[in-house]
Amino acid sequence: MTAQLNPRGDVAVLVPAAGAGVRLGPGAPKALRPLAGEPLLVHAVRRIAAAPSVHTIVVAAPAADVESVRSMLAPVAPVIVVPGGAERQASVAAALAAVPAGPEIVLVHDAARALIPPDLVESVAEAVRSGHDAVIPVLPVVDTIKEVDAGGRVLGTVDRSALRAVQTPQGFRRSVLTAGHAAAGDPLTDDAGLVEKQGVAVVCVPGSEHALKITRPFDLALAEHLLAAGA
Ligand SMILES: Nc1ccn([C@@H]2O[C@H](COP(=O)(O)OP(=O)(O)OP(=O)(O)O)[C@@H](O)[C@H]2O)c(=O)n1
Ligand SMILES: C[C@](O)(CO)[C@H](O)COP(=O)(O)O
Repeated sequence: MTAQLNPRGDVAVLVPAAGAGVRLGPGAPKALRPLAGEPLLVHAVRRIAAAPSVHTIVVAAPAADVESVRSMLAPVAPVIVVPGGAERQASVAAALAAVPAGPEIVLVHDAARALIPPDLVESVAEAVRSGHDAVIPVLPVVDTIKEVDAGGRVLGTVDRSALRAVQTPQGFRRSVLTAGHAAAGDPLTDDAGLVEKQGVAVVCVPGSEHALKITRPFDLALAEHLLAAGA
């Protein structure tokens, strides 16, 4: 069944999905690897499409897989698919360039965070809608954090009360994200980093354990269990 996105929605969601998945081990590009029988990207897009504010989804796919990703996602949701780049930042820039006129809120969400709750899309979008230029979902850091030298010797213990683990979707006023990417230099690991460099205030909202990033084999196993438990 084709999910109909909301033509009155004000949110475009960019889904970088062009990464190799080196840390997951040998195999297909990570977004195309199966989780409970369906590619990670299918799970992610289905959940994003279920968020009522979403007007447009743009996927940055591995360059060699653009046509097959289009076919794969056609029954899931109406999406725009573009070729990704060599770095995440280039993939996001390519997807951003393909957003049609209309949505003034742009979210960036990793395909690798396949179990994103639709509510998290809505809460990030609502925080932007309420007037924030840039919004990131975060979780507290639960482990004690040490700074160490190259030899593994402990230099000190970091005050974790001021630290947060950052997730996606990260949300932006469209013009703010566009300006951040236009001014981008060396690749950064997230989009909030680009707008921070422009002096834009970035605010935090509560993240979700279910938005974990599937990075290593353990994460994939955990996601399988979460899905089986009804996530
Ligand atoms: N050139 C790239 C690299 C990454 N990504 C996407 O960015 C998200 C976050 O990246 P990560 O989880 O680190 O994925 P990979 O880069 O694939 O992982 P690895 O470093 O293990 O290869 C993923 O959805 C990934 O597909 C992308 O679109 N284009
Ligand atoms: C964007 C991100 O998922 C936020 O945690 C993260 O920075 C991606 O980084 P990675 O090094 O590509 O895993």
